[in-house]
Amino acid sequence: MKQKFSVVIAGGGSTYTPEIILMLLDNLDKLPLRCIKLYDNDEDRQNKLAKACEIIVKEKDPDIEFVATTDPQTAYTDVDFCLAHIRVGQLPMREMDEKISLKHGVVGQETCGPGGIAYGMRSIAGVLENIDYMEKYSPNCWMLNYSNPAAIVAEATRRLRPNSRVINICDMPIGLENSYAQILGFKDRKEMDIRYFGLNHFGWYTSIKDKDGNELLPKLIEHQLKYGNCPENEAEGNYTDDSWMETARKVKDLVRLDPTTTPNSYLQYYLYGDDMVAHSDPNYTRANQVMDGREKRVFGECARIAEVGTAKDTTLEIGIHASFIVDLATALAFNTHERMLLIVENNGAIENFPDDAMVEIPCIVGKDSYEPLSIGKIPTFQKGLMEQQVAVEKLVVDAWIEHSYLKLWQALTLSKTVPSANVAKALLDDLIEANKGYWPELK
Ligand SMILES: NC(=O)c1ccc[n+]([C@@H]2O[C@H](COP(=O)([O-])OP(=O)(O)OC[C@H]3O[C@@H](n4cnc5c(N)ncnc54)[C@H](O)[C@@H]3O)[C@@H](O)[C@H]2O)c1
Ligand SMILES: O=P(O)(O)OC[C@H]1O[C@H](O[C@H]2[C@H](O)[C@@H](O)[C@@H](O)O[C@@H]2CO)[C@H](O)[C@@H](O)[C@@H]1O
Ligand SMILES: [Mn+2]
Repeated sequence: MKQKFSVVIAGGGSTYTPEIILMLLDNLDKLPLRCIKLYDNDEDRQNKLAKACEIIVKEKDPDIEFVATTDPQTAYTDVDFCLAHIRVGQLPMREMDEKISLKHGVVGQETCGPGGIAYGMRSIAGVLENIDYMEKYSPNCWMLNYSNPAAIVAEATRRLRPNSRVINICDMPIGLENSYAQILGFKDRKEMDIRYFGLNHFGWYTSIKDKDGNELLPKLIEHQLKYGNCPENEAEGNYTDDSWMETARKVKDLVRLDPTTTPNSYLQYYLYGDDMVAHSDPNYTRANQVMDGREKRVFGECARIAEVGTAKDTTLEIGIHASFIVDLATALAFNTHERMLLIVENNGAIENFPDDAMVEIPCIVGKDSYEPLSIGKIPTFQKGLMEQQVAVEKLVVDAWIEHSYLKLWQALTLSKTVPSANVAKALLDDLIEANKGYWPELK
């Protein structure tokens, strides 16, 4: 009889919670469950979807215990996996991050540039708090952390919780590989063997092979030079909305910069910041789109399920990043040796890059452990970009630990998205004002 596991979803009020639960319930054969808990520090927000989630769970398997709580002890006692996707400050603070950046003529983005720096300064305390609860009440639990900005959170957990059972992950590569699979004519992204290196939201694919070992990267790049990550017929694209379709189109300009690799689409915010600002509406940013889109859709459907008392006709769908979580938890539980992109300490995997950098590279995941693959030397172009960006991420963690205005000013000044120390200082002073109560007081 396979062991049954208990999972807690930290950030239970997240718009992704229902789709993660649907994915977990769709994979009980791979990862049998005895308990699913939701934990959030905002009861009202979690209650917008808790009842619907309970109905979904009970209709699938009434033997699975369901708990929704704001009490850390209840949440974290007797759990094997914590799936963490918290957003400190919630979407209104994401909106502030994006709009303050654009006010200063700089890329306004959730995890990139000044928005990512501000978000990182908010997220560190929230993630550490959940790690500490986890270790207090379930010391053998693994935290599979999605909470963003994953790069800064990963650097903070490396420095401040070096021995914790935390793995930082990102679903962007999953989304990219789903697009590549469609372009290359595969049914599933797992029909491809990939090689990739970078930082989170800042990486490049260097090889995409089929199971016979044929290299397909040149064929993919030839397509991308014309259509980006969109299929030739854009209507067949698997993008959640226009904003993502726009992001996919822009890859066309990214691959021109180095047609020997294909980049994570997030690189557009760093390499084409001027185009990003020119195509942004400073009064209606991605945060507004998500509040008017995903948040309304998910919460509305959850309210409907709670009202009718059944989820049998639900429009809620399994999310792509949920599949990643199941693969990772299953690998850690059952030693499947799954090969996955994780955000891990470099330690020589990228030969010509600092050992103490948190890099996103392929790892083999087994029972209670993972092993990074060797990447070797990376080219000057990518190395130079990554060294600048990783220094920004390290300075943000320095600033958080030391409560240092200067270090955060240096981080903003060093970001490829910010044109000068003058703009960086004006951004910093606005962000300090907006983040009162979320950031440590800087001196
Ligand atoms: N790693 C990835 O690739 C990836 C993919 C998608 C989403 N995300 C991240 O997942 C998170 C959730 O996204 P969302 O749009 O659903 O956010 P959301 O605002 O809808 O939900 C986040 C929830 O976290 C809760 N929260 C905040 N601080 C908390 C704390 N200290 N303890 C417990 N709960 C806390 C909030 O109250 C809220 O209910 C975000 O950080 C987002 O950036 C990451
Ligand atoms: O702007 P959002 O909130 O819709 O998305 C921000 C997140 O974008 C990435 O996750 C994407 C995923 O990669 C994409 O394929 C699609 O499935 O949507 C996901 C979430 O919306 C990114 O990896 C995350 O870190 C961002 O938070
Ligand atoms: Mn991500």
